[in-house]
Amino acid sequence: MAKKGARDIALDVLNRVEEQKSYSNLELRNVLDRTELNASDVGLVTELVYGTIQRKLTLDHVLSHFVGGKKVQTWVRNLLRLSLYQIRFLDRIPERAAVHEAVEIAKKRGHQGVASMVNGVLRNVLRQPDVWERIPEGDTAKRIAVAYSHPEWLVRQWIKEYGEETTKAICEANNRTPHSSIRVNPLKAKKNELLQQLTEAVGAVHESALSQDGLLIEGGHAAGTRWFKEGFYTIQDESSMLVAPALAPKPGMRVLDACAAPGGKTTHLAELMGDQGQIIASDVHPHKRDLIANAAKRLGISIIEPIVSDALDLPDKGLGTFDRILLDAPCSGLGVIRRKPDLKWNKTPEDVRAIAQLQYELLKTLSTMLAPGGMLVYSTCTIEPKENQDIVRRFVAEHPEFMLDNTLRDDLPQAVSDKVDETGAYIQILPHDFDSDGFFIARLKRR
Ligand SMILES: C[S@@+](CC[C@H](N)C(=O)[O-])C[C@H]1O[C@@H](n2cnc3c(N)ncnc32)[C@H](O)[C@@H]1O
Repeated sequence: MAKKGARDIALDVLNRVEEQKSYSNLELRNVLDRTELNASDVGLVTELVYGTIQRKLTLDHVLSHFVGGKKVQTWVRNLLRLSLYQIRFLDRIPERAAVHEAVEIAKKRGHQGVASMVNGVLRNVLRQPDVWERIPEGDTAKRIAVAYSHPEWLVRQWIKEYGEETTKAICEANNRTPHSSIRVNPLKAKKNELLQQLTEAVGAVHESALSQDGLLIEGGHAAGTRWFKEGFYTIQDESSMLVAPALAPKPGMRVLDACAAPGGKTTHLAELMGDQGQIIASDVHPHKRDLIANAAKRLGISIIEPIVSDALDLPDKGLGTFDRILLDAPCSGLGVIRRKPDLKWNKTPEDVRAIAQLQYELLKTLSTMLAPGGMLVYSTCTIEPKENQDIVRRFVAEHPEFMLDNTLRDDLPQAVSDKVDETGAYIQILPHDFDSDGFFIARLKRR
């Protein structure tokens, strides 16, 4: 059997994601692990899958002008989306090549009628380039939703929370490719030296404006270098690097990280503590325990004790009290849409409500384990106030022994300090603020 090309493989992934309701990153990894594509084709498959999912609503809007009302099989619709994505959003692929490949795939998978239909639709789109500018009828939310390919309910919600212009900026940022960033491990490496070494090995490397521990890498495979294998750095988004410093951990302290896997922030905490003290790193999923242990081992960290527990059960485990607690809570993830575009299509308002309830319970439960005078950081990678500010506000209102710590700014880099809210205790980073993940960080203190 002839080997499958990049577009054929991308189409398989898109079909599986839709039919099995599975995650594109898992399906992609599954498929790419089993193929023998070269690096550039791996890049193309990845881009085609993420890009097509990202722009789905815009692509479907254009398709509706040509196949509206007709029943189209899932694989044919995905083939049309995939091809339109190349035509509109990938400069490096000639339009004729995209159409030709699509027709060949259609012939292979279907009958001649399907191939003619695919050919006809794509050529019609090419003949009418203004179709991309035809904005749908309807209100602002609907128009933004189609133009920037986001679900209407989410756009409507963001307009209410952030206004129209900010909503457009969020959606636009969500459609950009994320930077690749790393956090230098000070236990093993010096930032300037590593910057130099990586520049020679993988290409352009810059200092992060957001985190003093961060570097941005353009091109290259950050997890493939010998410095990664030797534990000189961790791959982490820049805004996520703000969380551990916000907890202000000091060497010798007892720290609890209650939702710790895969260990990105736990290991950062240990690095900031100079690997002195104790960190209990807990997660509910047994299979994730090794991820934390392996990360600590690779980075040369000894103070992390990974355990498996539902965070709601931690007070019954006889662990005593802690100087610092991190609750990096499970969340809707709506701040990391650019990395996981499926999220925006899969999440519902009901999901946000349900996870907010769990988040509040987690905060309430873990707060009982904080020593007097201790600090607790609550963080999420979402931009939904229901999961962020509302949780923290309600918590301090119902727990007078806790206060918002209005000195959070002291432990954040200058570049982000004007994003700290007027309470001085929390910061909401939106995806377009620094072209990073959307993140929320709040700091509470026990009186
Ligand atoms: C946002 S992720 C944590 C990321 C981690 N802090 C890092 O920086 O690598 C949330 C984690 O919470 C865990 N989790 C979900 N529900 C939990 C619960 N009830 N108790 C403990 N952990 C939970 C998930 O398994 C997931 O690993």
